[in-house]
Order: sequence, then C-alpha cells, then structure tokens
Amino acid sequence: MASNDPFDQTPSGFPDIIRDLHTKVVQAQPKDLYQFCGDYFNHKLEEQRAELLCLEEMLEVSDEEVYTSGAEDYATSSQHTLSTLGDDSEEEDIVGELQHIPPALNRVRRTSVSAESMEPTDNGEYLKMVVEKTAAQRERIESSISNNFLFKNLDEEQKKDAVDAMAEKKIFQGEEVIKQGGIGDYFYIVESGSLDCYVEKEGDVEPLKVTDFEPGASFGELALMYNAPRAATIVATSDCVLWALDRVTFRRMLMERTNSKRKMYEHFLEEVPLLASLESYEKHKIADALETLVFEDGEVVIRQGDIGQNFYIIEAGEAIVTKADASNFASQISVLTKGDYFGELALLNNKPRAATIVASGKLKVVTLGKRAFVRLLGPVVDIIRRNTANYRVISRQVT
Ligand SMILES: Nc1ncnc2c1ncn2[C@@H]1O[C@@H]2COP(=O)(O)O[C@H]2[C@H]1O
Repeated sequence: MASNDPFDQTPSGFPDIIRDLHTKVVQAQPKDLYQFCGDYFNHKLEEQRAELLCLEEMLEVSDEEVYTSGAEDYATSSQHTLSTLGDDSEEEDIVGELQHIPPALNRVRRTSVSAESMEPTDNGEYLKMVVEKTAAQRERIESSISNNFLFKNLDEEQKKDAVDAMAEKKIFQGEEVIKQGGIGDYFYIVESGSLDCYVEKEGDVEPLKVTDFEPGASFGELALMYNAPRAATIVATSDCVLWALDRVTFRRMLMERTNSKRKMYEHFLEEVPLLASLESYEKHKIADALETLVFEDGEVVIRQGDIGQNFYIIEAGEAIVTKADASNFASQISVLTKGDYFGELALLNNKPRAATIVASGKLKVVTLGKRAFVRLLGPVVDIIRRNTANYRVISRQVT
C-alpha cells in the first residue's frame, strides 16, 4: 500500500543539502536566518553554474583545442577533469552529470568560444572564468566596455578579469537573445548592431517595446542580480556582435556596485520631476551612469561660454544661475534647488554654455556625460526642449 507520509517523496540528495545547510547555520549563528539561507543557496547555484559551463564547453571542444590553448590555465584547476576526457567511462560520468541538470539550465547558450577554463585565484577562494580569445578580440572588448558605465570604476585587474571572462556572441537579425521568463545565464554588452527589448505583462494582448539597445549598451543583469526569471525579451533588429559575461563573473564583479548605486539613487531619482514619466527600470539605468560631485560655496559648476559635455541634476543644496549680457554685465536669472537640472542646452544644441552656475552653500549634484544624456534621457528630451522655451522668455527679460 502506498504510504501517505509526504516525507517518503523526499528527493534523494535533499536531506544532505539540508544537513549541510544546518551545519553552516550552526557554525555561523546568523542573525538573519532567511538571508543566510538565501545566500547559501545562491552560492550553491553559482558553483553549479560555473561547473556546468566549464563541463559543457569542454565536452564541445576537441581535446586538441583544449590542450593546446591556454595550457597554463588548465594546469592547476582543471587538470584532473581534463585528464579524464580521454577515458570513456569518466566521460560518461560527466555526461551523466550534465543530464541531471534541470532542462532549462542545460540550455546554456552557445558562444564562439574556442576553449574555456576556470582559474583559481591567488588565495584560491573562487574560480575565474577564462575564455580564450585573440588580441584583436581583447581590443574590441576593451573598447566596448570603455563605453559602458558599469565597468567604469573597475581597477585594471578587475577589467582584465572581465575581458578574460567574456565570450563573443554573433547574433543574426531577428534572433532572440533573451526570452522573458527564461533563466538568467549571461549579461551582455553590445559591440555592434541594435536590439529591441519587449516586456509582456499579464493580460497584455502583445508584448510592449520598452527600449532598444545600441553599441555600448548592456542588458541581462536583472535575472543575474536577483536570481529571477528574465524580465524582458530581447530581439536583434540587425546582425549584432555581443560580448557575454557569465553569471558567476557578473555577480562577483559588477553586481554589488550596480546594486548599491541603484539603491543609492533610487529614492532621489523618484523625486526628480523631469524623470517622473520614466519607468523604474529606466531610472535604474540612469543610476548606473550617474556620478556625484560636490561643490563648495561660490564654486563655479559651469561657466557661460565654455564648451559643455555634462548634464547635472541637483541632489542637495542650491545653485545660482547668472547670465552675462553683451557688455559682460551678469544678472542673476534664477536659483535652482533639489531636483532641478541644468547643463542641457549645450548638449541639445551643441553650443557653448548659455549661463554660469555657481554653488550657493554646499552643493551636491549628480552628473551624466553627453553620451548617457542622449541615450538615457531620450524619452524625456521633448520635456527638456519644451522647458527650454522658458529660458528664452527669461533671457529676453534679462537682455
Ligand atoms: N523595462 C524593462 N523591464 C525589465 N527589463 C528590462 C527593461 N528594459 C530593459 N530591460 C533589460 O532586459 C533584460 C532581460 O533580462 P534580465 O531580466 O536579466 O535583465 C533585463 C534588463 O537588462
């Protein structure tokens, strides 16, 4: 007779997982149990993903490719695994292991990777992903990431790790790179081509295009950051070259900073009137690109007549706007406070700065470069243009 005890259905392996977690909990005595358990499972998922990526790629490439390329890299961490590849029974074990991967995880995307290894760090704490590539490919990645805000504050060593870990992915027009609801495997940077991003909400007749991506843009971070299903579908609108960064490297290198920047600016950006019509995801992308600057009382932020490259929003404090007439007589036009913006005219019309802005007391601003201004504030440029009409009125009053 079939047992009614639900614990009889416990999948094999589960008690071991719980026992291991239990041991770790007893050792760490965490204050926040849910967070600790969440972190534990995330870590396990990352380890599993890293191993699977490595195993899959090794099974795909020929032995010759594996042994000849990056032999140094394999010498330590992967030697025992590689040395088993020639042995049929061991290879079956590896294949068997892969077959136990949940089907969606098993659908790891193919890249034009010739060989890939996981390299132990000096302190042996984690493994680094190394995807073989040519000097020309490295140069192309370096140039692509130099256009991307998330990579801006990495030190040289971290940049090298990122370049090592990236894999080139060629996409044809019409191809779907990410499917909403799918599992997050890679974070992507666009080297060339363009892609559209669609979100389908429950009850929608069809997916809605929410944004598009051009060279220098990146996408695919959400599922990796939050261990959530893919939040959007991304389709190439032309042939594209993308650089794919695996989930483990992304989380180790970029997640913390991205997360903390988005959190840091979240509240402030919600309160900026100019950005009120933007979706919260668009505000997150703005947060990625923002830099905070602090000016002391009397310091000039922008000077009339200079060539300007930046756009500013006031985070705290006040700024005084003055404009000089033809005889160089300066009059105060207005006072800007928290949430107000300035510096847009020079970016919109490629002309020198039309006024001088000076800090009145301590002034904290966030700034966006011209490229980010164009890319991220595109949806509100009409509002900005409409607002500039006011300046013309003010400037007529002054002159
Ligand atoms: N409005 C949006 N909502 C959700 N994701 C978006 C949106 N616009 C762009 N995206 C990107 O689309 C990606 C789909 O995969 P991810 O959920 O991993 O990460 C998502 C974001 O990088």
